[in-house]
Amino acid sequence: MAEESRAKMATTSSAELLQAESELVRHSLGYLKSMALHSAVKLGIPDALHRCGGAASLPDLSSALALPCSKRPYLSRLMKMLAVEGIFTAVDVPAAGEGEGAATAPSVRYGLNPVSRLLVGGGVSPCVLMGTSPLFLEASLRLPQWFQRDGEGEPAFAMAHGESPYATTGHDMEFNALVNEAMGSDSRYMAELVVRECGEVFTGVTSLVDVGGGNGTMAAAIAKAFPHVRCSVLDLPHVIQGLVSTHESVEFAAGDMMEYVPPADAVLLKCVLHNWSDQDCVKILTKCKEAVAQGAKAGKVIIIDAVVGSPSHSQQVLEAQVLMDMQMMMLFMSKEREELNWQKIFTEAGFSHYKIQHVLGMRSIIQLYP
Ligand SMILES: C[S@@+](CC[C@H](N)C(=O)[O-])C[C@H]1O[C@@H](n2cnc3c(N)ncnc32)[C@H](O)[C@@H]1O
Ligand SMILES: COc1ccc(-c2oc3cc(O)cc(O)c3c(=O)c2O)cc1
Repeated sequence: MAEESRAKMATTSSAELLQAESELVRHSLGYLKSMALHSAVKLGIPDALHRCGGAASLPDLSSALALPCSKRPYLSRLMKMLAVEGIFTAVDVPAAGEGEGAATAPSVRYGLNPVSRLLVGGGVSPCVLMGTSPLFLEASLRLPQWFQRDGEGEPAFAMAHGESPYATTGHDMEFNALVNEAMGSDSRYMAELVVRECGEVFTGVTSLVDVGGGNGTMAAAIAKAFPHVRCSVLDLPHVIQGLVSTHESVEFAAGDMMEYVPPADAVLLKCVLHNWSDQDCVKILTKCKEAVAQGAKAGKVIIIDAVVGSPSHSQQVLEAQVLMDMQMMMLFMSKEREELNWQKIFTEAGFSHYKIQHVLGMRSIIQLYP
């Protein structure tokens, strides 16, 4: 240990030192939280608890999961950790009888809470599986090397895999399905909240293009909630290929948003711009502006993405945003943006004004006017 650091340690209280050590252990082993959550999804624990009525003892949960007998004693360790981390509830069940004469040992019942309920019936489980996928984990291991390599170069994902994530979706059908399922599941859950929290955004909109709209989940939800809105989904040919519309008011168009966006009253960009550099965002938004400025009435662009650092956000939301920002840096060398970053991009793309509503947790909804 360097001399200066040793001197500092001598003047730090034992309580502070021990607290600091616990913090370091929490962070250095923090990846085990991600992998425990990954295991819970893979094993189907949220669904098993749901089938058991929302909570279960360990023996009942082991049976519901059909775990081999040799692994049953270890389930308590996984569940305990996930409960400590706030993914499940843990309620102590007192032993039958009292004290030493108790007929049974005390036990714990584990249950669903609002976090794990999001994973029941599929829910947003695909997002967990994508975030903890081997391709992402391998990319994260390249971060130190990526920082040391001079020049703009390629993101850590491309350093690890020799190509960008979107190039990988073009030929790795398993990864393509993982990304589409993850974003589709996120959209299913987000659509409900958008309708509930800021449905007025679609008032007066008769046509909408969901640019980079993936498998059309968001467009279908909008068309269902607002029957007056005709929706089209613009995405890359390999994403659109083989997709069949699940709603009569939704159609698919294969294309490149950098080249052309079809005209509409409104253009939606959900979780798209954070995959791109500022310069690319200006290009995309310029095409979107042309698309909404073609009709008789002035249209708008609707962005659903993070606006980092709003005072209305909790510490947990900020933590989710900065983690997502690291992920965007690692995958695309793109970023989550603060309001000032957004403002600069909007001005460069030729928009005159915007309105931000911080009503979607770690994301916000931005209405952007030509
Ligand atoms: C992060 S996903 C968001 C999907 C969807 N908006 C959602 O939130 O569920 C980004 C989408 O942009 C699409 N995309 C990427 N490059 C594109 C391009 N040049 N033109 C059109 N879509 C593109 C991807 O295929 C992908 O579906
Ligand atoms: C092609 O590779 C990728 C495309 C998109 C993303 C990605 O991932 C997530 C994961 C989440 O749990 C929530 C999100 O909002 C997003 C994104 O917005 C997003 O773009 C990752 C790889």
